Amino acid sequence: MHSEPDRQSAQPVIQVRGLINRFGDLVVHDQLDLDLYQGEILGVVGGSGTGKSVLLRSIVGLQHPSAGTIRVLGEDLMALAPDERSRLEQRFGVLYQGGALFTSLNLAENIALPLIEHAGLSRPEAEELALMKLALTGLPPEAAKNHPSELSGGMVKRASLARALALDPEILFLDEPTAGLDPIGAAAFDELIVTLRDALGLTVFLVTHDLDTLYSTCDRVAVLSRQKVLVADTLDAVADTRDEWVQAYFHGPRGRAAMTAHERQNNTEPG
Ligand SMILES: Nc1ncnc2c1ncn2[C@@H]1O[C@H](COP(=O)(O)OP(=O)(O)OP(=O)(O)O)[C@@H](O)[C@H]1O
Repeated sequence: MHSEPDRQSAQPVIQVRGLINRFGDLVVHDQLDLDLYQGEILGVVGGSGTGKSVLLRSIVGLQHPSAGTIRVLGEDLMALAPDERSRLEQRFGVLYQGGALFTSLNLAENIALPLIEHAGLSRPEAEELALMKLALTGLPPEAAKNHPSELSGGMVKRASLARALALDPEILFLDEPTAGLDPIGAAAFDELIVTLRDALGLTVFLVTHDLDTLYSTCDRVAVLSRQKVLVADTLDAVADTRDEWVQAYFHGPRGRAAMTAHERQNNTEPG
């Protein structure tokens, strides 16, 4: 069982302060603060367009913020030289919406690519390691020769996750990982995320709309609203927050169903 991170003494693995993101007249983030601690799974939620993906992209270095500081693994992202930033970026893995695998490559080649490019492995070494990464995400060895178009949505997600894990990252970023999966596939993927976090000691930043994912995986949840993090706390504390969107989201029909299912599952678990 995973133990709660000690937030009193711990230095955050990711520390966002005073983040501002603007696109022309559109202010997406205004003085946004957020901390992510070692070993936790933080769910990031919020209405459509509240800037969840822009926040993720800012932290992984794909979006240059208008202002603010972002410290990742102790480094000030904006102050790094390009080669230092590239070294830092190899310490995290990202699973983008849609997977972003190369369609012209088979799965083994897709996963081997970062190992060849960034870890300097030979092709045979990289493809052997790729098979291990595929196994880690629950894919059989015969899937290695398949191209993404030959696989189900769930298998593509797993393969994309295997690629995100190729360089043994310390932080995993997941953008809507269960979008497009059927409920059984989504539940299995949620379970996989928790298993990998526990086994590999990962810290996970997870953008989602999926209430079941929140209940089954997250240690804390951050709600984005009105350009800021409205609240970042345990699910129970967040669900109690007096805010129209939070109340509609957590206490509307889907929120109640997810909460009930989670409570039922906890009550039937042995131990
Ligand atoms: N590169 C960009 N240029 C201009 N506007 C952008 C850009 N990227 C994002 N936006 C705008 O910023 C806002 C936040 O986008 P973002 O994708 O982060 O929202 P989100 O919370 O992830 O939404 P959803 O839940 O619908 O995926 C949106 O209004 C979007 O149109």
